[in-house]
Amino acid sequence: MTGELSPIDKAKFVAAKRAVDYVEDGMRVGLGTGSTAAWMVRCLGELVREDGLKIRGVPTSTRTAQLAREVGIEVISLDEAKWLDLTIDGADEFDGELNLIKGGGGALLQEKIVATASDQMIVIADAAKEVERLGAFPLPVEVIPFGWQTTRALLEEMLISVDVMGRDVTLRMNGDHPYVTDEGNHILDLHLGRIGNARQVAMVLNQIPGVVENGLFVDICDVVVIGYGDGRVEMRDINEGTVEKDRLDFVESENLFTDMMD
Ligand SMILES: O=C(CO)[C@H](O)[C@H](O)COP(=O)(O)O
Repeated sequence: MTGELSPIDKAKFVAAKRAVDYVEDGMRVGLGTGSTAAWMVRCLGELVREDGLKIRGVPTSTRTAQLAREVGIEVISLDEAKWLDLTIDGADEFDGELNLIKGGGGALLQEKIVATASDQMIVIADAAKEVERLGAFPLPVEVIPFGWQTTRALLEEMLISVDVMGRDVTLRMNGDHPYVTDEGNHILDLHLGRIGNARQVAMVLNQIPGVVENGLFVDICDVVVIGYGDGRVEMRDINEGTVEKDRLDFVESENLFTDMMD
């Protein structure tokens, strides 16, 4: 089955496979959302089923909750867990300080709450997600539906006062309708091009009435596991500043691959 996987899927898979090494018996684990995080959930499910790993997972979306249950992971709510040992999630972009843009999959609110309630956040990503400056990927901002056009106008006005390259703000759509998050909100995507000061933008955005949360994750991520299509994995650790170069044998696991390709 490996022949049918694209290099990008292999990259996501090896990052996920390496990241689950951090998970230990008894841990409460935050489960991210997106295609890379889905690999991780499947890898964890395999450890639960095959190796008897005992963990409880807190999913960051209904999609991830469904997948986690399907692969045999015990799912609990964040309120049941209260605090987590570890969260593993994907990202849309990460920079040299391990600051992130997240929310391409629309789950940034739960993802930020869960990651912030964790002792450690590990991001899994393919190498294309690494950037010198955040901002090429449109920054998702979750807003309540009430008065969203006014919120957008306030956002546009705010963007004049910060160091960004572009200022277009678009409502995320799902076909003919505005996209609706798990919490019943909408998403405004900010096409900024380049964000000069991510910390400042993250703070200012959350001052605007109607904004629930933004997709900038500043000082939250501890480790990024970067996967490559040839099975190489690199680790960026914020504390140690180390880059560990690893090469995973590309593990053949037919069930995982076929399930993911469905
Ligand atoms: O933030 C996210 C979902 O809200 C995802 O982690 C992010 O969009 C990356 O997704 P993918 O792994 O599919 O590239």
